Amino acid sequence: MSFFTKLRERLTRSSSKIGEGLDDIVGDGAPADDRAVVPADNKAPAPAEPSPPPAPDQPAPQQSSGLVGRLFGRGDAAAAEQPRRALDDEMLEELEDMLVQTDLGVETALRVTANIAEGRMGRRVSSTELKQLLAAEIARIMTPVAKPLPLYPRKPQVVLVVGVNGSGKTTTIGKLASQFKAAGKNVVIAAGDTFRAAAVEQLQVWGQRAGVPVMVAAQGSDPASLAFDAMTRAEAEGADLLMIDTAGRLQNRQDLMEELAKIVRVIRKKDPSAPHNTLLVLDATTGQNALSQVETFRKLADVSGLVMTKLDGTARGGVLVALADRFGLPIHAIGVGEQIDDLDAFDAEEFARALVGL
Ligand SMILES: Nc1nc2c(ncn2[C@@H]2O[C@H](COP(=O)(O)OP(=O)(O)OP(=O)(O)O)[C@@H](O)[C@H]2O)c(=O)[nH]1
Repeated sequence: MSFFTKLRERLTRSSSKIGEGLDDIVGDGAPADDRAVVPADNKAPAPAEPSPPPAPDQPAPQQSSGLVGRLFGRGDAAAAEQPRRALDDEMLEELEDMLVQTDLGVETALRVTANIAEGRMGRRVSSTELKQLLAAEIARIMTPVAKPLPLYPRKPQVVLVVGVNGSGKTTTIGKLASQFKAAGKNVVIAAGDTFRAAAVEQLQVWGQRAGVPVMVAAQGSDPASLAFDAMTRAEAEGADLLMIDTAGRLQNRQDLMEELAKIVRVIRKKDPSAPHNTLLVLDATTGQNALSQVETFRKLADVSGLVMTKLDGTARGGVLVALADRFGLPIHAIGVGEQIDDLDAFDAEEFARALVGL
């Protein structure tokens, strides 16, 4: 299954909220004669005139469904039959509200709505057209930030992974390590959240799955010292990548900041240009809270890119658009499940189409 197919299937909580929201906006405001009306007695309306039987050399109407139908314009015919509503201030306000409710955030919702309105006021649009316009706006915002994790010739390339506990750091490291390994890269993982035995065990399980060594230290020992040892080993083995997991205790920000700063100081003794990437892992289910997590972690560490996980389990996937619009940080990958291949590079157009339910 392609990642796009998976994304479309698993993003349904978000996409149905947005897609149905758009259907409602257009349907509710469309003039009555634009809607498919079912009479009060709940019987389907009788056709005004009986349809003529198809001519012998003409395909029967039902044969135009499916692929052939789509290829020969049934989609256009179906779109033409959809209710339409004229774009006016009231409709734009409804659109804006719906986008705010689907976690795009007020600023982004305003901007997106204004761009959709520009040059189109008074135009009668169908819900499919509105979805296409919205998808295009979302793709426009997100295309500049859709950047796979950059790979450098530097060995080892050090990737520091930060984020609150439970955001999906361990899983993301496991998935990335496994994918890099499959691509022929030599990877080492360091289990830097030394205080949480469960986190270390999880990482070891992922390491085994991926066939990648995981360096661990005694519980409660200094993560910076583990990072230094991991750096030494990665250099000695000529590893391409060293991925360092870190703690995510935001309860004591000062401690966490010092811990992260110390890890960075120590690995820079070995390579002044390290870490080459600092990935912030965000959980989509936290919705708007992801925005404040970016703000917080940018103060704690030099965040160079984002990974968003759990887009499969939430109707709040729109927050990724708000993140792209607000911070402009590269989005390297998105996660849509718990399996190794449920993480892939972020593609703006695919995401935009999946998010609006196209
Ligand atoms: N549905 C779904 N679950 C995910 C995804 N990514 C991670 N998870 C799950 O989220 C939970 C937390 O993920 P972890 O990778 O352990 O998160 P962490 O940030 O390392 O958290 P700690 O180990 O508590 O520090 C686990 O049960 C994962 O299986 C995803 O994309 N989709």
